[in-house]
Amino acid sequence: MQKSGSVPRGNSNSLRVSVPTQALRRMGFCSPGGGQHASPIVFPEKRNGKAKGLSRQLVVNPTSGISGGDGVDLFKAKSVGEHRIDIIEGVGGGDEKSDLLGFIVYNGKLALDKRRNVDGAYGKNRKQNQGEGTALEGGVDAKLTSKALVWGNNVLPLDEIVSVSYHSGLRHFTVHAYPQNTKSCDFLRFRKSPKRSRKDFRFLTSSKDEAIQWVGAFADQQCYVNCLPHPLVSSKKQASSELRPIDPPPELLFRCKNPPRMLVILNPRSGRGRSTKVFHGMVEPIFKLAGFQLEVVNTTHAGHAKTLASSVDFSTCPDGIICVGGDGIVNEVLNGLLTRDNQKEGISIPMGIIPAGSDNSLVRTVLGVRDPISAALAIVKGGLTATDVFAVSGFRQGAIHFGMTVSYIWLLLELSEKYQKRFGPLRYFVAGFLKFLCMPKYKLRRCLVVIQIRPQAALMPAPSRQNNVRAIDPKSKRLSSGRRQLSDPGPIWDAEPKWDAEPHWEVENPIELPGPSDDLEADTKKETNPEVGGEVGGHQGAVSWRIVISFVRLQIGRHLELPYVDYIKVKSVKIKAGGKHTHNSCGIDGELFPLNGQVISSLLPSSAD
Ligand SMILES: Nc1ncnc2c1ncn2[C@@H]1O[C@H](COP(=O)(O)OP(=O)(O)OP(=O)(O)O)[C@@H](O)[C@H]1O
Repeated sequence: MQKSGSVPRGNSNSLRVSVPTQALRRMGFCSPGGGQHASPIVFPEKRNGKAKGLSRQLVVNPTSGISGGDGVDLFKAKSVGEHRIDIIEGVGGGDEKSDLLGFIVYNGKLALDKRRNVDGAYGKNRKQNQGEGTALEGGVDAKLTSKALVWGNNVLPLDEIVSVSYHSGLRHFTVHAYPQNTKSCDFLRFRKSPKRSRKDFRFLTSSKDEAIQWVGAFADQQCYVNCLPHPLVSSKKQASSELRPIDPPPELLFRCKNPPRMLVILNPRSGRGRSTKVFHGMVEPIFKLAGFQLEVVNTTHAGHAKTLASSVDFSTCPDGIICVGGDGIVNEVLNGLLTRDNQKEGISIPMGIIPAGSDNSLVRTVLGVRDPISAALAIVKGGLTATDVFAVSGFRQGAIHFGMTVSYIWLLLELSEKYQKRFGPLRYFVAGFLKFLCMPKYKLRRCLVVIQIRPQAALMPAPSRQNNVRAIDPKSKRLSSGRRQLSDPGPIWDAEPKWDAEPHWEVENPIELPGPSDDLEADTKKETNPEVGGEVGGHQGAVSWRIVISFVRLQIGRHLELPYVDYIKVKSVKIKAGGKHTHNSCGIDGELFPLNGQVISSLLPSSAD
């Protein structure tokens, strides 16, 4: 186990031998708690008689944006480079209990302190820093709601707040956040992956008691509170930013959450070697800011992550495992967790994913997250997304492999591994294209897309999956009330998978497709699965460019609209290939495994009996 320097922790891992037993259907992922805000913030402005019309826009704006420093001038009304905040009157305008900003947790007056290095000049500014009863210059009405911090015309969503720092005995506190960068050009705002950078907001309150009330309110909203000693108590040489955290003052003691402890499994080869830079450069600072205690383990070989996940002592990482890399490392960790002696324990541990691979399709499609910073924020905020797991059997030595995104058999992508280094994220395209050129005998007349999915989830439109998110505080098992839940039955924190009701599968519907013509039968056979009555197969006789079109459309999620694509939802499917041109391997979440014959892919083998 190769460890890279990080935040220290206590216990060592204990190894356990584990044997695959059965598939479990749901895993929990740390996910964007409130999702990303495309048009994110709705600010219920107080009614003042100036309102016109049903909706309008308030122009609020980040200005100087000094990254990483205190006293940052972030949102300043009426300045250049606009950050638009929608106000929807009649929905939330003027109503402080608006759903759009949640409920009010605390309110009062706050003044944004824009000076840099206030702590360094503590002595000179002692009166202002400590002074009770000093007038709060520039103070504005402010409130902390269950969804955002609002001061004046400015709104900072809680989902973008990493932590709050408070120096004992002072009347100011600092909010550390990673808001979306709104200084970029207009056209860049439409990109799917928002650019974020750190901004610190130092707020002055009228008294130190008031500051503690504010900080406590943040703690109640599950924000990590970084309690620091009074600047004069610590060594004068020590910069404020280097002060060691102290125990919270008595007023905050029971409100502050404990620092989460997690294991980070980092594949240094992912994304052609960029994962280390991504983690240590972009992501680790966020975790440190949020008080995380991390043990970072760099994988040394393929299969290392699986071994780690199957044997790690969860008491050393009770808050979860963070995978840094691509789909391969996530799949390894998943398989490691599901092959533990105690599978219930295996699925109870949340997995966080920092996308640092070349493709990252899992985190993109399941969580709707594309960039590492948003992914880290999601982990910090502690949301969980429950997702289905499928199990594929039919491998040598009776092994079962688990996956979450896709399994593909025989066709196309077996070249992709060879092309990984050379073509990176384009390897699937290049490999697929070359393979297509090499297999003129494959022709597609009709294509059957088999989706393994729960009946409830099947009612959900695919793009909404990223909203299928809940926020869970593992310690208190507090459920977020405001967040949208679709068909997701419930958290799986420390229990068996829970369902609103037992899954009810549709009556088995046999599917009849036109069979292959006799002369081409050797190329592809179909196999009826008696368990589900489904029928799977490719059929020859038409033109092969349909394969290309299908796969191109697949990339953009439009393949189901093709007239020659049939679509069926099943819980289990058995596929048997025939013909000398088929490849005897199966890809699961992008990883290839050698096959032993027919494949059975099941969402939940135990319920298929
Ligand atoms: N230290 C290592 N050296 C070589 N291979 C490794 C190492 N650690 C993990 N692997 C293997 O590397 C493979 C690819 O890893 P991963 O998926 O994380 O990155 P990627 O291929 O760049 O991303 P993506 O799968 O999203 O395209 C995995 O199958 C994993 O088993």
